[in-house]
Amino acid sequence: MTAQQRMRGDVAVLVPAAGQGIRLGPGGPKALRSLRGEPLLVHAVRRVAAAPCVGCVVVAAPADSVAAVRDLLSSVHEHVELLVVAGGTTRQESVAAALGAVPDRYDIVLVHDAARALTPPELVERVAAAVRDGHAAVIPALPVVDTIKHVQPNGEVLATLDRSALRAAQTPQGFLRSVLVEAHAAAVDDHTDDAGMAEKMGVPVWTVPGEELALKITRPLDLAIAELLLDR
Ligand SMILES: Nc1ccn([C@@H]2O[C@H](COP(=O)(O)OP(=O)(O)OP(=O)(O)O)[C@@H](O)[C@H]2O)c(=O)n1
Ligand SMILES: C[C@](O)(CO)[C@H](O)COP(=O)(O)O
Repeated sequence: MTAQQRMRGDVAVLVPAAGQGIRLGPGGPKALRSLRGEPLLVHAVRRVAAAPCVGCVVVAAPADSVAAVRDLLSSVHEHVELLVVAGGTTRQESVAAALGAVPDRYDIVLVHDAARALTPPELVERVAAAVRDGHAAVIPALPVVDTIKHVQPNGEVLATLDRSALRAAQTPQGFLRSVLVEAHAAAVDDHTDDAGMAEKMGVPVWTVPGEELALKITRPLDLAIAELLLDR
């Protein structure tokens, strides 16, 4: 057995998918919205499950759609264990619900947005590999392309930030399971990402290169862009 084969299936991926998608506009929960005929969640889980390191996917679905989501994903996850739980009213609650369902044998847990439906399996592998290499918390990150201003509530610019040191954080974010459990136990719901919670506990967070295809489908134009990117 090769080293790569030994690594197969040692990672659990949480996929929070219970958001309303308010910024995308009317049309139901975002993860269930269609991208060229299939829900965003199906696109996302198919790509996650294609990463050889993944053994288990836990989806946090809208509370009234748990059974429907299980059906929807029944043909998408042939090689992985799939669990579906009810999500909460915030992303953090949804992640915590999914984390609580991860089988005991997984020591590495990744947290991924259903909204990043085009994320390539290679990024899942890259993040998991960095955790295996000894980093307790890992995020994929991209350099920012715009000049970033710190702006006051009244609209006046306070400062221009040094862009060379700034990165946009993506998912999947990877953790030693014990770190993610502790971070969620300690966290107040302040809209940070999972790595932000680990950071607040003093855990060093490591970056790996992100992927433009891992864009978060947030607004209507993002959905149109994703449609164009689907064949890439
Ligand atoms: N209560 C929530 C809120 C968000 N999410 C998930 O967290 C991911 C990232 O959230 P975002 O893209 O902000 O989605 P929404 O919260 O749905 O978007 P909006 O803020 O526009 O309503 C999404 O996959 C979303 O389904 C979740 O599982 N449970
Ligand atoms: C986790 C995340 O995708 C990292 O960029 C992001 O924080 C989630 O977005 P939200 O708008 O805060 O739900």
